[in-house]
Amino acid sequence: MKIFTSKAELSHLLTELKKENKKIGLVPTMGALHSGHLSLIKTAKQQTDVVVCSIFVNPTQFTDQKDLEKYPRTVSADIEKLTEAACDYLFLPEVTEMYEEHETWHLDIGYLENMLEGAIRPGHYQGVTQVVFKLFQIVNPTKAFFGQKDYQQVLIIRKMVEILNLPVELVMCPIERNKEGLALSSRNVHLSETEKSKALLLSKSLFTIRDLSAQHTPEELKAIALNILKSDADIKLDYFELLDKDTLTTLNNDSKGMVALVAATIGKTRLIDNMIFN
Ligand SMILES: Nc1ncnc2c1ncn2[C@@H]1O[C@H](COP(=O)(O)OP(=O)(O)OP(=O)(O)O)[C@@H](O)[C@H]1O
Ligand SMILES: CC(C)(CO)[C@@H](O)C(=O)[O-]
Ligand code: BAL
Repeated sequence: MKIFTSKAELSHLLTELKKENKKIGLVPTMGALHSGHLSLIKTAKQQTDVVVCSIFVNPTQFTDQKDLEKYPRTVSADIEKLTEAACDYLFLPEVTEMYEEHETWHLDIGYLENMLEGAIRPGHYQGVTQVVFKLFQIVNPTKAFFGQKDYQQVLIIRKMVEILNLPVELVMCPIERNKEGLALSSRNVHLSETEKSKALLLSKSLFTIRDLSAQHTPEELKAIALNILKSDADIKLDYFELLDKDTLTTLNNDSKGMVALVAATIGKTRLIDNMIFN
């Protein structure tokens, strides 16, 4: 696997590959790679000719300085995992390679920006769209691969692609979980063993209502999930919502399916999870 720290050099190579009609797949990450990331690489390898993974802990999407400082960074192990997964290129830029000083960005993403994650982390999705737009400009991918774990992020990036008419196809990949059901996440390394077992209540709430979904109304399902989540006082719930899966608005007669989204802090670690019901 070849590693690039220069956007110009990577861009140049990829432009040449595009001239040869190669399909480029982009997997943007913030590193501390786990099997969830590697499943994105695997899908990208199946669907494109050349796979670029980016590792960049993007400062503009962090609203909490401490969260940014303690974000796990495991570059050497990440390089080994990507090599093993036969990823073709790694883009590993410094902050100064990605941002000019005092750079500004604003994209009107509408109501999706300030709800759920956006309400808890104001400005987060401006930072996410800013960096993903830059990555799209540098890599010019045919397809870009994102995890369902960050469901609101996928809808927002889809919206950006639509608004700016970007020539990229987005692929949403399923959530990888550990054998007990916990959604894999880089921040899981901050959980103690006790916290990890408490964190299982998030996925438990989702799996439980999935199994009961045929017999209950959405309101009843929400109450069942909240009961599970509130059964442990150490789970500080930010939200549990059942919404229209395409728009993240309130369920209505036109809804083609629903998505349950949950976010909570356990100890000092904030986790999110979700499940789609068709
Ligand atoms: N468990 C998972 N299954 C599938 N995709 C995942 C999973 N976890 C993360 N991803 C996806 O990998 C990409 C990079 O995510 P990121 O590097 O932020 O990792 P993360 O595990 O989500 O970390 P954190 O949630 O702690 O920020 C995103 O598209 C994200 O949705
Ligand atoms: C898409 C992304 C790599 C942008 O920094 C990040 O938000 C993430 O890891 O999900
Ligand atoms: N995977 C989402 C990136 C973040 O939490 O900032």
